[in-house]
Amino acid sequence: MILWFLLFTVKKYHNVGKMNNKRIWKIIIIIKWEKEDEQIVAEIMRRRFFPTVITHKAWEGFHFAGHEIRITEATDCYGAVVWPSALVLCHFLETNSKQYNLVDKNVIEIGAGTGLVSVVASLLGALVTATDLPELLGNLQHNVLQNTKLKSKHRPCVKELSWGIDLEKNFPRASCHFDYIMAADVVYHHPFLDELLLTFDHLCKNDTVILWAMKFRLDKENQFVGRFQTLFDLEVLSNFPSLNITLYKAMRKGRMKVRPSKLSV
Ligand SMILES: C[S@@+](CC[C@H](N)C(=O)[O-])C[C@H]1O[C@@H](n2cnc3c(N)ncnc32)[C@H](O)[C@@H]1O
Repeated sequence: MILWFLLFTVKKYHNVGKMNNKRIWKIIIIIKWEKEDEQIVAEIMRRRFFPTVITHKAWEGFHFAGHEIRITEATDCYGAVVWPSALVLCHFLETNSKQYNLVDKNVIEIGAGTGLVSVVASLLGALVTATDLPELLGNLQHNVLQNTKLKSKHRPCVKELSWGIDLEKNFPRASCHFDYIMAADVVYHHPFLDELLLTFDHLCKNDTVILWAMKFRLDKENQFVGRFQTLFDLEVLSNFPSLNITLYKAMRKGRMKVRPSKLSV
């Protein structure tokens, strides 16, 4: 019924009387996709700001994984607010928790900022290491611990990881194994894109899955995707054109699949 109404409206108001029905159906399908995108985006973007009137600190409220999550933000640096890419990744984690079961999985988040993704991964049962630059760690620690205490199966940890720096010393390849690397909005106008790629490369083992929400901005930064693809196979998990955000799954290129029969030799 609604579609016939749309068909009627498109014909009447867009002067497309001569257009064949096949083309009009195409337009309707595109309108429907855009509506779905808008609905998902509206759902993802649901957040409430709580001013400092009642509590001593202002916070933003989110709902993921069956919990209310309170995130303290600041406006003085990139990592101190929750960016839309983080919401996209959180929404994906909670709505795909069967296929991407995080229970007892080792997860590292790079450029965690306020820590929302790390909190959600932890509430979904993962052993989480939330990382960022040293100056972000105080607020990150506060948010991660306050939102997971007595709620998460494993206590998350917060650790410094400045991209490309002391990687082998702080995250030795021989002893660190991560099932998932998560990253939300880590590519933007900053001078550390080489170091970021180096960090993905260092932390990613053959069986590690990277879940990366990328916000597309300027060409120069967007080209990072091409460089990333020299090392990793990329798959689009979801796309939000109205936000310019794409959620990717990535795995190391050319990884060897070990067959069980070979293991027993
Ligand atoms: C745009 S914010 C995204 C924060 C969070 N992931 C989110 O989506 O809300 C980018 C994050 O990358 C971190 N970052 C920037 N340069 C970095 C570097 N060289 N080493 C480690 N983290 C860095 C920032 O501190 C910040 O937390």
